[in-house]
This record gives sequence, C-alpha cells and structure tokens, in this order.
Amino acid sequence: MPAHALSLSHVTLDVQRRDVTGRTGTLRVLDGCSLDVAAGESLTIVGPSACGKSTLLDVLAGFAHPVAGEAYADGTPITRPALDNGFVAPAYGLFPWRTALANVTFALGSGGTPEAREARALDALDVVGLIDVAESPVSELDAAQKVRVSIAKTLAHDPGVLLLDDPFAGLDQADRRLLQDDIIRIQRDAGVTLVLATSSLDEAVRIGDRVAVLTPHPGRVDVVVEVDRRQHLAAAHRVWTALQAAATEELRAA
Ligand SMILES: Nc1ncnc2c1ncn2[C@@H]1O[C@H](COP(=O)(O)OP(=O)(O)OP(=O)(O)O)[C@@H](O)[C@H]1O
Repeated sequence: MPAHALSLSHVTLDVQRRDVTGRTGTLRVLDGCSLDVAAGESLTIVGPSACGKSTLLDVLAGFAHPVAGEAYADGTPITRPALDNGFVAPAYGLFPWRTALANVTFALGSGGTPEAREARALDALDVVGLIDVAESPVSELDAAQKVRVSIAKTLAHDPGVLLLDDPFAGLDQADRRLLQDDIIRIQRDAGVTLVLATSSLDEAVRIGDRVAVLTPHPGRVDVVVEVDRRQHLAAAHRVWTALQAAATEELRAA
C-alpha cells in the first residue's frame, strides 16, 4: 500500500463528561489543531499528560470525529476507520491463549484463502522479529514481544499509515530502545507514514522526522520541531523548551 499523506485542518473536538454530581458537561479536548504529515514521513507527538495526544490519533484513525475542522488522508476526509490506516491496538487486545501466528491471522479476517492469510501473518511476524515464536501462545511471550505481535497484526494489512499511541510505555529501557530502532527500520523499509504519540521526549526526537508539541486544556499544536539527525541535541532542546513553556502555562491556568 502506498504511504498516505495526512492532514488536520483546524480540528476542534469536544467530549461529553459527567462530573461526580452526575451533571454532564462539555470538555473541549482539541482546539483548532492543524498539522500536515507528508507521505512516508515520521511524525511524533509529545505533550503533557491529558493534552489530547490519543484523541488526535483517534481522529486520524477515524475513531473520533471533530465538531469543527476536518482530518484528511490524501485529501479525502477521514470519516471512519480504514484498515490501511493502520492503528496499532495496545497489546492487551491480544488473545493470550492463541499463538502469535493465530492472533495475527485472526486479525486478517476472512478474506482470501487460509494459506494466503497465514503467509501474510508469517511475513508480518518476520518483520517484527518474532518468526521463532510464531507458534508460541501469546501468554508465554514477554511484554516487548506482545507489543511486537500487536504491530504485526497491523502490518499484516499492509497499511499506508501506522498510528501508534505510546506503544512502548511500561517497557524497560533496553526493550524500549530495541523497539524504537525496529519501528524506525520498519517505517523506512515499508515506506509508511508514521504518527506516534509518546510521553517520552527522547523517544519523540529519536523516531520523528518532526516532533509536534501539544499544549493542554484544550489541546493545541504549539510548535512543530524539525529533527536534524546531526543536531539531535538541538532538536531535543527545542522540544524540551516548548514542553516547559506548556507546563508553565498549565500551572498558571491552574
Ligand atoms: N471519550 C472521552 N470521554 C471523556 N473524556 C475524554 C474522552 N476522550 C478524552 N477525554 C479527556 O480528554 C483529555 C485528553 O485525553 P487524551 O487521552 O487524548 O490525552 P493524552 O495526551 O493522550 O493523555 P496521556 O498522555 O495521559 O495518555 C483528558 O482529560 C481525557 O480525560
């Protein structure tokens, strides 16, 4: 599948919330967010907790719908989830009693022959480095391997886009590093457009060609920092400065 270009144009999104007294109210989660991601580019999103990173990914995945503005894939409005708009579901979406191979094959649905589905699933498991444990039940895999199965489930659909929501949170530092390197390789080899939300500044700068910094309450795209690989530290410093400014603003507003 060719990579898709994504864009958000002045996206504003509200959710209905119920407070402790049972009264419902409207919370503005995203406010006028605009962002362009070129086909084949890798963009990471970073920002303080609850600033709207997951919601922004949900809009790109077609799971959440703006009250104003629009999200586009290759210029076409994103109105519902599409399989080639590959959202990587968290690892807890796996069937633990099934093998890694069965989990990935199951995710492919019923199209084509069982042999063709199995071949695609094996290819995807090979890409994420799990061919040797393809026949192991997911319950026997470690946390990092479970994340890899989740990525394989999405890759098996040959998506034009990979959307990842803090996929490596909770993994230890070494596994996290290995998975970061792998996602960089997978994105380059497959040529997909990658959008990854993360709570880690280091991860954002390592993976992204550009890093979008979100400010909270409501979520706004504050700055987008271009990452020059030769000037890695300079990019990290610019993202950190933007994050500090967002945190200071939040403290003042509180
Ligand atoms: N469907 C919903 N119902 C109620 N509140 C929601 C809903 N979706 C998002 N929110 C609220 O919107 C805000 C932003 O949530 P979101 O999960 O997008 O932020 P985030 O940056 O991904 O957070 P974190 O880094 O903690 O995962 C939060 O205050 C959250 O509680």
